[in-house]
Amino acid sequence: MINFTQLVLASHNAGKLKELQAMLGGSVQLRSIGEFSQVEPEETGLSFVENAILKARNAARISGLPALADDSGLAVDFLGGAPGIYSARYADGKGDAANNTKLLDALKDVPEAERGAQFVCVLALVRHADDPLPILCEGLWHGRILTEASGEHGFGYDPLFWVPERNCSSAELGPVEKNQLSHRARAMALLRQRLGLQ
Ligand SMILES: O=P(O)(O)OP(=O)(O)OP(=O)(O)OC[C@H]1O[C@@H](n2cnc3c(O)ncnc32)[C@H](O)[C@@H]1O
Ligand SMILES: [Mg+2]
Repeated sequence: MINFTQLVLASHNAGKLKELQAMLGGSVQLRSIGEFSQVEPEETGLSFVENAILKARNAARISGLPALADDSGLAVDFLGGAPGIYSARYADGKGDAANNTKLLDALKDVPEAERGAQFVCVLALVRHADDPLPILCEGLWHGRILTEASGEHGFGYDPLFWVPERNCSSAELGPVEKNQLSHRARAMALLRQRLGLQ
């Protein structure tokens, strides 16, 4: 069992920080890497795992603390798994709204049965910048891409992601419900087990 009271979260995404802190509870305090640096590392990996490790090592190096990174994204079946690791940069860095518009355009006229998609989350935890054995946990969340945005909660692609088990979009789920079902929740449940937190 590994004991942490403080971890730095290697993410500049406020939505992730909120969700991950809620899932971890009070026993571990997540500090944002934004407290230490505003410079975002280039995500040069070819997989979620590589990018998560790269972000975690960078944050541990900058902060001197053990670091947790989340690399996540949306893999759309009709698009051969795109935007995948490029989800944040899908509309060339123009942000969530532009990403969502581009996705709706790419799936224009695609019938419901072919709109399957999954959110992917890989969490990487390193004890220090050169940790030779990062802890890696993965979570998937299967759903479908809607034909128009719906809902105000969450962030990113949530308004376009239909959650079959709840008959609504993930942006229509409250935070407590999303944090029980999501790709991030599944990865975090595995991480909590690995850390002996449950
Ligand atoms: O790299 P960091 O700094 O952590 O922040 P980021 O937003 O760039 O994060 P990623 O590189 O992992 O890219 C994740 C993309 O997938 C989207 N995404 C991930 N999890 C999501 C969720 O739970 N709901 C909606 N969109 C999500 C998110 O909006 C980004 O476009
Ligand atoms: Mg990123």
